[in-house]
Amino acid sequence: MTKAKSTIVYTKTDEAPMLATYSLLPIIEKFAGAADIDIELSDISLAARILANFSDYLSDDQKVPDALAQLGELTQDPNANIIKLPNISASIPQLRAAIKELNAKGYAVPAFPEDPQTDEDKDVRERYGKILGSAVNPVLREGNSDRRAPTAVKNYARKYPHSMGEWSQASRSHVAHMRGGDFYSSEKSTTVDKDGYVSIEFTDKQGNKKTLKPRVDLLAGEVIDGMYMSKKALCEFFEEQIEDAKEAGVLFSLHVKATMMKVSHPIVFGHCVKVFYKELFDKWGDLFDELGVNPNNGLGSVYDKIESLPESQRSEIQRDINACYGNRPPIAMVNSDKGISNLHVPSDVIVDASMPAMIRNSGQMWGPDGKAHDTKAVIPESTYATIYQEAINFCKTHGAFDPTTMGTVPNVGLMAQKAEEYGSHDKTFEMEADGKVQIVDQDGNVLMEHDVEEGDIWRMCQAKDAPIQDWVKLAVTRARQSGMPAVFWLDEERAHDSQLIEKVQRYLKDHDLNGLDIQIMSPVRAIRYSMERAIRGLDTISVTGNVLRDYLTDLFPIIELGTSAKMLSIVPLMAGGGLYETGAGGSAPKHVQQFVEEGHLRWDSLGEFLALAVSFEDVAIKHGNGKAKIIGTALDRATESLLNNGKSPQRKAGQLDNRGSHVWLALYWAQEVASQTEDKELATTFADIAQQLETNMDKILEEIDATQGHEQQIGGYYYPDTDKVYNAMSPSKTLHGILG
Ligand SMILES: NC(=O)C1=CN([C@@H]2O[C@H](COP(=O)(O)OP(=O)(O)OC[C@H]3O[C@@H](n4cnc5c(N)ncnc54)[C@H](OP(=O)(O)O)[C@@H]3O)[C@@H](O)[C@H]2O)C=CC1
Ligand SMILES: O=C(O)CCC(=O)C(=O)O
Ligand SMILES: [Mg+2]
Repeated sequence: MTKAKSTIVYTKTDEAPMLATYSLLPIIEKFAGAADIDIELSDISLAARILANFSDYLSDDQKVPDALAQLGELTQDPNANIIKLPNISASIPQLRAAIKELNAKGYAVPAFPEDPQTDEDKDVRERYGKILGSAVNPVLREGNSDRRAPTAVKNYARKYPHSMGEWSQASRSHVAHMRGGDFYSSEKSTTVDKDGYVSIEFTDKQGNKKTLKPRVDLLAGEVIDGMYMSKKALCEFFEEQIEDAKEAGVLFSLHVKATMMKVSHPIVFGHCVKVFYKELFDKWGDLFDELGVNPNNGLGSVYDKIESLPESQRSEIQRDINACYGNRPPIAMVNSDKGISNLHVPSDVIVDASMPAMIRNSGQMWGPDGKAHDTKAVIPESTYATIYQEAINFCKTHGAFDPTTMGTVPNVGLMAQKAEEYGSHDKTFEMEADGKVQIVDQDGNVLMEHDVEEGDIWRMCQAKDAPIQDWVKLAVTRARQSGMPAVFWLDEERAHDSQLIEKVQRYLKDHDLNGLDIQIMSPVRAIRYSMERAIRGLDTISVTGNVLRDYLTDLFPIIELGTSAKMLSIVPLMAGGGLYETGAGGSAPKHVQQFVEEGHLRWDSLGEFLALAVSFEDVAIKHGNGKAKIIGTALDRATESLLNNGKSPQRKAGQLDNRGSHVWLALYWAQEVASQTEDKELATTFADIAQQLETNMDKILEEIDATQGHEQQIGGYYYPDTDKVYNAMSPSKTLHGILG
């Protein structure tokens, strides 16, 4: 009987990682094929997700399968082996742009209805709701998260450190967060003792009741939270901070996560836009309403909607926008050459990446003058903002971190089954009137209640018990395997965290803790403790909830390694399978722009290499596939050679790029397989490939380099032309000949 072939599912996503895939995949397929492994490409790009959800608008030959739903099901299969690359978590402006591109290509998917009135529009809006924001990761993340810098990567960073901006004690950069009226101050939390369900009810001042959510199913032991952010407090806070930035002479910047917190943070962002450009909205508010301007989509929405106005009126509005800049502090810019500010598009500045970038850059962001300046970083919610202030204080006192000597801070994150805030979107509501919100159980008991006002943002979060137990177990396992101390970042003053502390203390008892150093500290203490250890070269595992998982797995990698793309990012699925994320960062839109303009892709696929090696190892263990073991081990060694020989992509056109780097990987990988002695057949096959690659290396790199410095035609941004991308990303005929 022949052994069933194993399959590794490789996701096709968006932007830079999608481009890199076209170059890397032929190489991976060659090696995997030799170990009898199929690589199956699964298209979960934003465009493909739109097409899959609107099949009924398409002709038969345009229809695509719902790959994301299929992968979601696969996560429940113990044999699942999925490589997940970063994908776009679309803001409304990105979604609109993708729809426009698909329409232009003849796909008649409907427009995004901003304010749906008809039943059809409501249906379309609901379907787009499933595509908006962070819509992929929550479906696939049926396990907790284990993100770390492998030793080889850490050693490389120590030997060849990235640049770090110096810190001055005189820096005026700081974080500003609310001191009241935010989610932190209103949070209530409880653990339910039996399976059941709750509803979310709103009662206005006149006693009229409205059910906001008829049913949320709960499992015994689940932690649920209710909380709200006051619109009044938020807007007052923004006004104070804008004024303060002006007085202090620092840039004003706003850092939220409008992509992952797809319901609440666009609203927060919108309030900031309205407060910053107050005079503009006061004067033109009625016209903007008529035109359908939505400040939650940023100032970009004003520019979009006024396009239909006559030139004279447009210039008057432009003058009023400029007048706002005259009265307000300078604002941090996303692209100062093009005049795109922090408040233009909600998905341009995303807190997990933007705050570490600022900390790495001496606490500065780019101003309208194109120069770096000290900055006020506004992060309204105080729950997690405090860790960034602590990091800034630390840099002011001790100077910038030194990547050549610092320790590492890996993370074990509670993530499974839409844990905590990142699963709250379907239970988040913008209040239409003053009144109260209650969470009511199936027997009619009120579990929680909040008095709210019109415009407040109320939400409920959930954290299921099985994922919490699994998270504690993963923390203990990682502490044991690494020999590092582990710190649970939990704040006993916080309602939700105090429920978690009880559980953590209980579930830790299920494990052998002999010889382990496991502590619980508030996030502020925990970050200080981890940073104090880090500058002494000591390592500390951070064990955190879902939001801090996201924040810390960019913060520490960006400081330690220069980018979170170099992280090993494993999600052991609770059903037994494996989801291997590639790095811990995003899809790097800036890299696409550079590739299209200059034919140079600076994307580093290190995260893909690391993930693949673990994925091969999983096939080896689960299916007793000895060849997979050899291929996986060889890949890890090849990755180390790639790092040590300086064959990672460089930043500028003319230098080695992503495509050239892949060829070096192929060479080292083939050499490693050729030099092992366990499997002669594999060794012979790859000795031949290694020899051909070695002989033709100059020629292959020349063929790739010939395309550098020129504009690239890939036939689209969100749904580019497959052949064109392949030609652009895999231009070497010689390489094709060798890979066969
Ligand atoms: N797992 C996922 O699916 C995630 C998806 N996202 C999505 O990604 C998009 C962009 O998010 P953003 O916050 O800008 O963060 P990114 O991580 O995409 O980009 C920040 C910067 O990090 C550097 N970088 C990231 N990855 C690499 C890499 N592989 N090689 C080299 N440099 C890298 C680049 O810096 P430089 O320009 O200096 O080279 C890049 O501009 C959004 O749509 C967001 O929703 C974000 C996070 C995770
Ligand atoms: O899903 C997303 O939008 C981003 C995910 C992310 O930033 C992370 O998991 O680190
Ligand atoms: Mg992140």
